[in-house]
Amino acid sequence: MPVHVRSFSKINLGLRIGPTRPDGFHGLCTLYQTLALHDVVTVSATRAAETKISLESNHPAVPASAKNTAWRMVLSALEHMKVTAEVKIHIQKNLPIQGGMGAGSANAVAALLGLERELGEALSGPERLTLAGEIGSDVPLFLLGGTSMGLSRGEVLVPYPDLPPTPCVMAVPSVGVSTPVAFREWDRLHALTEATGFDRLEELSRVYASAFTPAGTGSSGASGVFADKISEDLAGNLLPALVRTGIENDFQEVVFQQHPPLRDILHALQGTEETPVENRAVTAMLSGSGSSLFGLYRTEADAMAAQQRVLGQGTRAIVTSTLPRSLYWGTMFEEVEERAEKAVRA
Ligand SMILES: C[C@](O)(CO)[C@H](O)COP(=O)(O)OP(=O)(O)OC[C@H]1O[C@@H](n2ccc(N)nc2=O)[C@H](O)[C@@H]1O
Ligand SMILES: Nc1ncnc2c1ncn2[C@@H]1O[C@H](COP(=O)(O)OP(=O)(O)OP(=O)(O)O)[C@@H](O)[C@H]1O
Repeated sequence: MPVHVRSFSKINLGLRIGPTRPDGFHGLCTLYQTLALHDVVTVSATRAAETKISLESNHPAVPASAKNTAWRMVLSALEHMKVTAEVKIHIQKNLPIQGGMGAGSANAVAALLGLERELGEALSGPERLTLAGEIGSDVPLFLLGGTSMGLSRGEVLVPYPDLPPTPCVMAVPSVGVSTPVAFREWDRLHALTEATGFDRLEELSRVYASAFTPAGTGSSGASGVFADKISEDLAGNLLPALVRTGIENDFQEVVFQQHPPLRDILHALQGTEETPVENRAVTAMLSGSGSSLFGLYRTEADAMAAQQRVLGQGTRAIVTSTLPRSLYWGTMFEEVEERAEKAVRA
């Protein structure tokens, strides 16, 4: 029976790029946040004398070959499980390609989890994370979900307390941005100007950590009630606390230079002069290396108003929500009954 897996997306609540490492990757520090917006990856697998993988998608730009992240992940997982199987993967692509939402990376994790369910075999947690990091720097975050800090080249993760589900608008411009090209452009701009050292990354990691520390708790209480109160207060105040830290995405500098209209989209997400201050975005910025941009809002009504502003500029805009870790795992598998219900309704 094929397994249907929701392949969620991510945004970056800030990102700093560090120096190029000997392996050619850049050190970075970022805060990943998963979103409810998703592709659907369907996997069917049966044990066979030799491994045979096939892949289809509704989107012509999704590679139907061993170049696909989902294909690569399945092949690598089978080798580690020491299992040979015939595997069919279908990717229903709803998310943008080269959008900076980690869509291809998430497809790899969804395919792995679907494969494990189909075969009744599971890799260990650390094994999964190792394989994921080999597929791409953004892949491991989808084995955690929720809010997590990414270090090293993005694949080393520190899970963070969750933000409450927050209304989000994704603006999806028609241009795509190639991640390696954006990194190269960053290098070109900064080679002759300032030293982009590892200390900038360490500084940001401290800033992130401090946003998760409740203010005014000099005298710590050992009681559980006190701890619960702190986590409640934190959950409500986390996003404003993060925003107060002045988080930014380094990629904006290079990507806005290459694609100036993205600046106007950012302004539409933030809110214009006519937008009352309390209805403007809590924060808005480019996600990853773009080209998608996001805005986070206090209410769904504010998000819908922002969607209209972006649509008014002729850019695709989708209202969604941030997805805490519990919901990420709780809603990942689209159960068979749910699909049957949908089919009856259709
Ligand atoms: C920009 C982000 O989306 C932020 O979340 C990620 O850093 C990109 O992650 P990703 O798409 O999984 O990237 P990978 O597939 O690992 O790398 C693609 C290419 O981007 C460049 N790259 C990527 C990550 C990194 N920390 N430094 C880099 O220089 C390298 O040229 C690499 O060959
Ligand atoms: N499963 C996949 N879905 C979409 N593109 C894929 C997939 N596997 C490989 N690719 C290739 O990877 C490239 C970038 O894919 P993707 O859509 O994940 O970019 P992205 O959203 O910018 O990712 P990231 O946020 O990780 O930088 C595409 O140009 C495509 O050729």
